[in-house]
Amino acid sequence: MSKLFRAVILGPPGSGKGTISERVASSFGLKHLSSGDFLRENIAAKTEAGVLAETYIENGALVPDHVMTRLMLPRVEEMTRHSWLLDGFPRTLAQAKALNSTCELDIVISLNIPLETLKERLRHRWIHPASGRVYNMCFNPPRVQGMDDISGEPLIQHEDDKPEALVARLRHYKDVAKPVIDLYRAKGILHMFSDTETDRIWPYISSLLSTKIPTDLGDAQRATTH
Ligand SMILES: Nc1nc2c(ncn2[C@@H]2O[C@H](COP(=O)(O)OP(=O)(O)O)[C@@H](O)[C@H]2O)c(=O)[nH]1
Ligand SMILES: Nc1ncnc2c1ncn2[C@@H]1O[C@H](COP(=O)(O)OP(=O)(O)O)[C@@H](O)[C@H]1O
Repeated sequence: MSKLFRAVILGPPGSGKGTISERVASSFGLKHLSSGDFLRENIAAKTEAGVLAETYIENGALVPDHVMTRLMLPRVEEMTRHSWLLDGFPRTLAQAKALNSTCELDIVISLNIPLETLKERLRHRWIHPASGRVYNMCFNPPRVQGMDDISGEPLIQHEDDKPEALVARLRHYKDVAKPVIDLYRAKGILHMFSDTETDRIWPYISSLLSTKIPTDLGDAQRATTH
């Protein structure tokens, strides 16, 4: 079997983690695991973790570390046979240390996007809750206003993208993320990208991954997952 590839994408809410992860997953055949999507699935299914997490998310706060690690580490451990990209986890130093103890990462992508850009994007973010598809009324609008392109179902806004919760989330992000970024920088696996546009960042990420991911990985993994 070819070597597996493990990556994490870090960045504040609205920095484009989900958008870039989707591109990575489809171009390189990695599995994309988003902590936000997984939390929302757990909330919808009213699991124990979902019920615990719901109030924190509504208030724009981070879900406590012990809830997150109990939720995410088993998912990571299930993917031992796959290459993957984690999006939204780890977000704190405690989570990063917990992840460290279960696996070794190859690469960490960190998105550094100006605050004003983040606020503007999140105001216009709409999602299709059943699939997690993300739209932006300016950047990638749906074909029919307010409706998902594939299912035709209505789009909604996350409670935590609404202005009251948003400012609190962005404020906290920086403090919490710094030690995580420092940890990965010290390990020599951090790659930081700064710009206001995903389309300008993507070519750099794509060529970086092309040099790191074994060439047969995409095909091999696609063949096993479809
Ligand atoms: N205007 C603009 N919007 C973008 C760009 N990249 C992503 N978006 C939108 O910004 C919002 C946040 O992106 P998302 O990938 O969900 O970020 P995440 O919160 O880091 O996962 C979504 O509505 C995206 O469609 C960009 O380069 N320009
Ligand atoms: N690793 C994590 N640790 C703590 N809370 C988390 C984590 N991942 C997601 N959350 C919670 O879920 C919310 C939504 O996550 P997500 O969809 O990843 O946000 P965004 O895409 O806006 O960055 C976060 O605001 C936070 O409350």
